[in-house]
Amino acid sequence: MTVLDDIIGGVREDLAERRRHVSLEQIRQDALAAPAPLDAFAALGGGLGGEVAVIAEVKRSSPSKGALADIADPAALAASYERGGAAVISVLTEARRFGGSLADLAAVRAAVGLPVLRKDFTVDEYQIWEARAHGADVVLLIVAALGDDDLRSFLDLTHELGMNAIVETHTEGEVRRAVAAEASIIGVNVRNLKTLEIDRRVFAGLAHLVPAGTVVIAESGVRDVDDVAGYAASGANAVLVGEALVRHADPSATITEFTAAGRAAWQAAGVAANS
Ligand SMILES: O=P(O)(O)OC[C@@H](O)[C@@H](O)c1c[nH]c2ccccc12
Repeated sequence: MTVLDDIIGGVREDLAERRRHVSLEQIRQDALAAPAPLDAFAALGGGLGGEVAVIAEVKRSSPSKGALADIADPAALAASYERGGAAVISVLTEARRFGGSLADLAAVRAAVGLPVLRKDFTVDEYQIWEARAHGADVVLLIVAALGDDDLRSFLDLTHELGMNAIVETHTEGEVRRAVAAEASIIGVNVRNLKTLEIDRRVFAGLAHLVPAGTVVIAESGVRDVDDVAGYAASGANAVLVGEALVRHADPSATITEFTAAGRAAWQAAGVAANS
């Protein structure tokens, strides 16, 4: 059994428990009553290039590292991310391995004016309605966790609700499946969710398979401005950063630095291409 299988087993148990308290019918009504979603595709630059948007993550712990940070006030942390110039806020809601919750999501939603990603292991349409009901604008769809039929239907539902999905990949086959499903935002997670190992070279190896006009995101293991510049040189429109922000004394300044480094690297790549 892989780590991913293990996590998904827990996610399904917790989901069954929530469904005993709130029916699909009820969560649908709550979702439809929520304020309209914000446009994350636009916030991430619409796949145009030239900049690296920062998706800043509220992350308490992880299966690979255990406890990362004692986040007493996720709303205050998200507000500092917004001040630093983050484009989108990511909130982990998986409880067992990441220490997240839907309460964190709702608190962050209320504190910022940016699109908010519900970061979780989506295996059931209920979770998409639930994300919307708690104010999320974006959901994560991990290709490795889904069959093609679910990937398609979850993507369709996301778009019907006016939301975006980040379709997460780690292999060439998964990128091809994401493209075939017509994902408009594709994430390349350089961490293998089956072994938890990080290999930053995975991004450059896959990003060129993503069609123009699609937002492509480098996910995981972004430590510093050099990592951001490296991903920008391989065409990243955005980076998704958790640990480096929650462990930093001044996450706001870190985001500002990352954004500047991404812009400079895109410029340098453009100059190289035109000379
Ligand atoms: O903390 P990091 O290494 O900056 O990583 C953030 C993010 O990419 C990571 O949390 C992540 C990427 N894909 C996921 C899927 C589920 C849970 C978590 C993730």
